[in-house]
Order: sequence, then C-alpha cells, then structure tokens
Amino acid sequence: MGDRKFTIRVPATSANIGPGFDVVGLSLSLYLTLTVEVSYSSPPSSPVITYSGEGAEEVPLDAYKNLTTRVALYVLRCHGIQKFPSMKMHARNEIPFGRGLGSSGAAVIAGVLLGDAIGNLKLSTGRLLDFALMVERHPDNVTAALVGGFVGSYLRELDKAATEAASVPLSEVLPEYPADAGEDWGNDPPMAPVGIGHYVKFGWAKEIRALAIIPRFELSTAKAREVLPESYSRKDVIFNMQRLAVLTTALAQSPPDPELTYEAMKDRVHQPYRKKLIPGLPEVTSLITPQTHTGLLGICLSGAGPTILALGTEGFEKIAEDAARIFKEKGVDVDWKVLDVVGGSEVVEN
Ligand SMILES: Nc1ncnc2c1ncn2[C@@H]1O[C@H](COP(=O)(O)OP(=O)(O)OP(=O)(O)O)[C@@H](O)[C@H]1O
Ligand SMILES: N[C@@H](CCO)C(=O)O
Repeated sequence: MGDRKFTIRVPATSANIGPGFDVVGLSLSLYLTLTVEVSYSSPPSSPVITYSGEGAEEVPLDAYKNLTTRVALYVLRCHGIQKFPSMKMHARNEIPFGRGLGSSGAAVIAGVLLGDAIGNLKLSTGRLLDFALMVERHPDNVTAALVGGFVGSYLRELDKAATEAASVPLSEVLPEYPADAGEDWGNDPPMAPVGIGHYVKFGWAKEIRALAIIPRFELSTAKAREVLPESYSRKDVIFNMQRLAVLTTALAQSPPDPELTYEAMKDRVHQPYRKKLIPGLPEVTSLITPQTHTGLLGICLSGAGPTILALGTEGFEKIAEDAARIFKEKGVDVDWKVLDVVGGSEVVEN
C-alpha cells in the first residue's frame, strides 16, 4: 500500500431531543476533524498525535490512552492487524467535552473510521456502527454522528452468544494498551456481533436551526445516568412515547407548528431526574415558550446535559439571552451557539 493522507470529519450530536431518551439524535455543525498521514513504507511505531481546540488541556496524546486511537486499534485488532502503521494525526476539536454535545460519540466514530481507513478495511456503515456500539453502548449519539441528520435507532435483541459478546465490560473492549507490548496484547478483543444497531433517518424542515446554550461546567454522561431510576410508571412511559411519535414527523413539517413541537419536546424519563445536577434546567425549559419567544419550537436538555438545546426558526438571540439570565440567577455562566443540522461523518483522501 502506498503512503496516504486523509481527513476524517465527524459532527457533534444532540441526543434525546426531549422524549427520545437513548433513541434519537441530531447532528450539529461543530466538528472533530482528524488530519492523518500514514506511511506504510516505514516500520510500525507509536502514532504521533497532536491536538488543538476543545479539551486540548486534558486529552491524552498517548495513542494507547487516547479514546480515538484506542477505538481505531480495537477495530484493527478485530481484523488481525496488531499494530498501528507509522502515522501522524492532528485532531482539531470544536465539540466541548462533557456538555451533552456528543464529544465522546464523535471521538468513538472518528476512531472507528480511523481504524477502517488505516487498515483499508472498507467496512459498511452497519458494520462501522457495530464497532462503535461495542464502545458507546447507547446508539443515539454515535448513529447520528455517523449517518447525519435527525436519526432514530434501536439496539437489536441478539441471540445468547451475541448478547454475551456485546456485553463485555468496556475495559476488555478497550484496554489501555501498554505502549511497549510489542505484538503480544494477550487475548483477542471481543468481536462486535453483526447488526447490533438499526436506524432510520427522519425528515427535517430546512428552516429549523438549533441553539445550544452551553453552561461552563462539565457533567459526565456516566454521572448523569447514575441519577436515573431503574423503572418508570406506565403513565410516564406513555407520556414520552406519545410525544416522540409526534415529534419525529412534526420536525419535518414545513412550516413547523410551534404549539405541536413545544409540547412534543417534553420529557418525563430523564430531565426531571437530572435537574439536581443542572441548576436552572426546570426554569429554562418552562419559562421560555413559543408564547414568550417568537420562533421557538421546543426546548430540552441536550444529551446528558448540561447544554440546553432550543430548536427554532428565528429569535435565537433573545432565547439565548433570557436563558443566560435564568442560568446566571442560579450562579451558572453559559456560552451559546446557533448551529445547523448537518450531514454525517466524512473521510476524504487528500
Ligand atoms: N476528541 C476526543 N478525543 C479523545 N477523547 C475524547 C474526545 N472527545 C471526548 N473525549 C472523551 O470523552 C469524555 C466526555 O464524554 P461524555 O460522554 O462524558 O460527554 P459528552 O460525550 O460530551 O456528552 P453526551 O454524551 O451527553 O453528548 C471526555 O472527558 C474525554 O475523556
Ligand atoms: N441518551 C444519552 C445521551 C448521552 O450520551 C443520555 O441521555 O444519557
């Protein structure tokens, strides 16, 4: 194989969109971009990683500790390739860490695409998703990051053997590989069962944009999932299913109907439990409405939070300023960005 240069670009995502907890995701115009140079003619060595942008002060640059390169190595090892080729990678990241904008999902998809590209594996979209789902176990962010747009997904019920293969602890899927391990990593990594995740892309009305109101603190997804209950009442489950069924079509209607979409973006499965981790969440999502803010279609927690996502057609500045004021009263400073709904990940040869 000759030497190669390529770029991998993966969008940010907002999961849940209110009632679709662990089910729907939306890709947004902030990107994790990898610029990669691979030399197959040089002997294999540890990849040289540089990084700029969001998370630069905390992200590990050791390829055996960095999430993206560990995922790439997992995919390579599942295909019998034990070592990275000689390579340089620069990551430029616009997606803030731990804010509910899918930074980890983007890093995982970037890793799967990186493994696919450097191993010249030519995996199908479905297979790329299988490997991503072995690492990030809920499909909403990774699916939207891979295929783009407004996406619904479910995890298939697997047979007994495949269920076991798909439920190994993350530490076994992604061990922190010792840099000096040579070719001997010990056991083979668990192979991803075929067809773990299935998805469908919904329509999206082109005039709808997304306002991300981003608190200046991080909340890890793991912590935001710990506060959720194990079971729910029938009433709350029906509340969410009714709204989600309406929402997936309502956001494709042009012009969108604010009355319909605002109510359809309400949730009783995750947001009520997360309010203790995000001061201001109940106030922002209840005081900012289509009646008070022309152009607003709906407002919800983005992913596991703490970012708030407001969907709308206009009036973003007023929505953002009023949300910022409510957060400020609770002692929380925010930044805000108006984002577009975008296509999925791209790998471009340079
Ligand atoms: N570009 C990246 N490179 C390496 N590691 C990353 C990268 N982006 C995110 N991570 C890792 O993922 C962690 C954040 O993941 P987490 O799931 O808590 O939040 P999130 O993905 O930003 O939010 P959400 O899943 O709610 O949308 C970071 O602290 C970091 O360890
Ligand atoms: N559906 C997930 C998204 C976060 O990655 C959650 O809300 O916990």
